Amino acid sequence: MSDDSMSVAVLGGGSFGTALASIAADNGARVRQWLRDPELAAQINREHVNGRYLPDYAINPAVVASTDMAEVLKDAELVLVAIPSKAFREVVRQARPFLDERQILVSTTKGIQEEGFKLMSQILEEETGFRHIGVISGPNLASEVADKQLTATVIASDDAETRTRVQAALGCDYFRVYASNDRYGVELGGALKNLYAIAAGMAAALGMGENTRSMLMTRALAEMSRFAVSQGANPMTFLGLAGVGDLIVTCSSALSRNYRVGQALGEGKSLNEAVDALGQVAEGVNTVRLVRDKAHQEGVYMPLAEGLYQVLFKGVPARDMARLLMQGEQSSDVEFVLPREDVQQDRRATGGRDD
Ligand SMILES: NC(=O)C1=CN([C@@H]2O[C@H](COP(=O)(O)OP(=O)(O)OC[C@H]3O[C@@H](n4cnc5c(N)ncnc54)[C@H](O)[C@@H]3O)[C@@H](O)[C@H]2O)C=CC1
Ligand SMILES: O=C(CO)COP(=O)(O)O
Repeated sequence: MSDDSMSVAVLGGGSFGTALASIAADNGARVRQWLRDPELAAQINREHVNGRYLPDYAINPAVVASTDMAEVLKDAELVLVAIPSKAFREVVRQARPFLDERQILVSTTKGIQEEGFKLMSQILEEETGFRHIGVISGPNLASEVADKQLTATVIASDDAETRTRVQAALGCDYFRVYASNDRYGVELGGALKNLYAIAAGMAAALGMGENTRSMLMTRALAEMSRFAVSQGANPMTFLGLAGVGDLIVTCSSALSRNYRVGQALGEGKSLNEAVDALGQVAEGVNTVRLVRDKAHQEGVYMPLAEGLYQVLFKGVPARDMARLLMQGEQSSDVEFVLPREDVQQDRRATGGRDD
């Protein structure tokens, strides 16, 4: 599976960027990693460890870190952009003078830009106009990837060359890379599941059980799919690793930063306290607001996103919100089988209350 001839650049010195850089190096690629902090770059080069974001894991010594964008991007065939959504466009603009259209550009970031509700690969496209553009997403907790736990991800692109080159660059005996041509669906899945990871962390902190977590995850999938359909995406993609796969892992693990923010909120901390205690980016916090506003504007029924918004930004206690959600509409289980409107109509026809 290895592709020794490939030259890979990773933009971002965080946990996932570092884990991916190490995989590519394990696979025999020439790997350069760009980050802002010269001391962290020096530590990666000297000790082969990222003490700030992945202190407990060894990085392949072949990864060369640098703060010099031109040097990192020189001759790179594949560029992985692992920068939080808030800074994503700014970093791509910084990189732009050193990029050329033969390169493959792949986002690993699971977030949404507020202006225009843009996903990160759309930003890559807008800023460069290149055609080899893709997205990596899936159940990929960075520390487990760095620990070489058996893991799978998805490379999504409508460009076959992007898919096959990324499979060759990153696929190895502990990391499998499945292909999708639904870039938008895969990327949307990665961004949306962060909301429900926050909710799952909250539920755990409130002492709720496994039935509750299972209900939450399944209804989250229904809500994500409803939103996807409203945006013209293919909900079938959510049956894969980047949908249900990522939902399972982030709603089940305190290794997820979004889950940890939820836990802190469930313990009664304010949003600021929860985010400060984390000390890293939890993309879901911003995504809750953006998705809730979009759902409002477009009339999409998203009770979980609305409930999260009320807890995060309106000070409603998490326990009160859980109680309210349990009093909401008892709707269709799988809306692709029995449409929600049919359930509402049945209720009216049989004299029941219309929620
Ligand atoms: N950590 C994880 O388990 C996974 C993360 N992701 C996604 O990957 C994206 C990037 O992730 P991580 O490596 O986890 O990030 P991180 O939160 O561990 O670190 C972010 C990195 O971006 C850098 N950064 C922030 N603003 C910057 C700016 N203006 N200019 C230059 N660098 C800047 C930080 O210095 C840091 O090196 C996240 O948005 C997340 O959605 C995806 C899968 C797994
Ligand atoms: O997306 C992730 C795992 O697939 C990482 O989740 P967090 O950003 O919540 O840590």
